[in-house]
Amino acid sequence: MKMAPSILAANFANLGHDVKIVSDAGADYLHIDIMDGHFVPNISFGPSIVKSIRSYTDIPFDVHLMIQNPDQYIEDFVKAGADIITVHVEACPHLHRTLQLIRSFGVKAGVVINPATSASILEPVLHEVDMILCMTVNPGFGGQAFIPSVLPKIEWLAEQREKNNYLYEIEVDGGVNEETIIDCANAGADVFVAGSAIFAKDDPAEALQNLKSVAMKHVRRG
Ligand SMILES: O=C(CO)[C@H](O)[C@H](O)COP(=O)(O)O
Ligand SMILES: [Fe+2]
Repeated sequence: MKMAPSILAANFANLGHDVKIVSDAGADYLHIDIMDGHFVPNISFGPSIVKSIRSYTDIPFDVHLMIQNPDQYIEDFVKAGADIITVHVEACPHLHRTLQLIRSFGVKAGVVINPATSASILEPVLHEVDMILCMTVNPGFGGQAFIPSVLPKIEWLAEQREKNNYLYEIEVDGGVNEETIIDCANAGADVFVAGSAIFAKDDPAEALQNLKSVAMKHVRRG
């Protein structure tokens, strides 16, 4: 079970400090949300910010691209320090090519699906992706309510992985808190993104550790 704090909910004026807090508290990945104002109705930040926080931690950077034409920017995010890059299937008309491009830079490649996208669309690439990210809110904003109808997709992805010995991690993103993380873990998720449930708390380190221990107690038994 891995925790991936989302810096979308961190203090942008003090990012290095916030990154260090969750890194020291045992974060497994740092989840970095890139929004372009086109694919999603919000703008976050670009590769230069990613580069500027790279020196604050050694944990892998999990870069969630919510952008149109991701192929155009993948190399920039690799150079900025990304270790895992996930792209939305809804933004990739040539998904296989995009995954090849990500891997050509020697980083891990993953695919994201929105709440209203069926997981079966990913069947042709399941054997070769490192991560599947199931959005549990509609992407674009932190602090939204978890959408429980996504849970059967997580179960299906976990079943496919068990049946076929696939190697991808199943990540959930959006509205993850101490209650909703239980259903996600039971369904088979193993990487948990949390923004507001960590950074909006008085003690982000303690919040992260609590979330992880709840997830550990509810590991899916296949
Ligand atoms: O991708 C995202 C939004 O599009 C964020 O990673 C996600 O919303 C995290 O925020 P919170 O945990 O507050 O829901
Ligand atoms: Fe995200």
